[in-house]
Amino acid sequence: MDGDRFPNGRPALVEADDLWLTVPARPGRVNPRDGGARGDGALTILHGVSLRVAEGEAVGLVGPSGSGKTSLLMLLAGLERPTRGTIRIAGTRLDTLDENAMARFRRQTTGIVFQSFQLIPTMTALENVLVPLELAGRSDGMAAATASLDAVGLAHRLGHLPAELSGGEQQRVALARAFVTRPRLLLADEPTGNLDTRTGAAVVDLLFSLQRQYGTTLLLITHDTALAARCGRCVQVRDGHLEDGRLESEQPARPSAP
Ligand SMILES: Nc1ncnc2c1ncn2[C@@H]1O[C@H](COP(=O)(O)OP(=O)(O)OP(=O)(O)O)[C@@H](O)[C@H]1O
Repeated sequence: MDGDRFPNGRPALVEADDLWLTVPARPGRVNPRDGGARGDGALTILHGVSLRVAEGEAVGLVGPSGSGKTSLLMLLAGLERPTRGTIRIAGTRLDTLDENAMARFRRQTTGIVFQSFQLIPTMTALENVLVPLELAGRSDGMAAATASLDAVGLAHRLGHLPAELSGGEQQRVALARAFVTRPRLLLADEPTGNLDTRTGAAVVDLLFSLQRQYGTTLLLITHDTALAARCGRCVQVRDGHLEDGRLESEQPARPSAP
């Protein structure tokens, strides 16, 4: 099912409805929503979050530390399951998938970029970018991985290990790896958080350039308001709730009642 369409005719790629996420509180952790008591009980991180994102849209997720941004991203990635609520990505209900189907779906549909790069330290840049292609059973892996590293300006670093690369170069390898399968959805969690301002700006320019070039839908967590402002739309997360900064004219058009 296609779900809502946006006024520009684009279908919704992400449709999250009434998501709740409750986890066992970490032992000894002070639960701020528990009057500061040492909570041994459950912690509700997301409180009925709903979010629709159009295909090709770029959305910045901002909000205080601990407000639930990463948790929401983990749900959309299918790396965590909501306690309640439904998630559709590209029309597929994630909660109906078993672990294997979820992993397959994620490989085909979703790319993820982390603050800490998450490259495999024993593999070269080229080998890191090859991983998702090999998992997808692609026979043209070598050519595609090389082209992807070329697209992020690292054609001269194919044989380098992550430890032999600067932080900015490592994040560019991570971008090459995330985009190499042309995912429809890219989730980025503080992609510039470990980089100095200048290097971060170059990585972000690259990220938006690839996102536009491939028409990728982007959800980007950031504490940097200037970076969030570069997204077409900004969503505030506060205490597990969303406040949407979208312009009224951009609200998804709901099908009219028959
Ligand atoms: N598995 C878990 N068990 C217990 N508590 C958790 C778990 N995962 C997240 N939390 C808590 O839930 C809250 C939200 O975490 P989350 O990482 O989603 O916030 P965030 O908005 O991304 O924060 P930051 O900006 O600091 O990265 C935090 O208080 C965190 O400690």
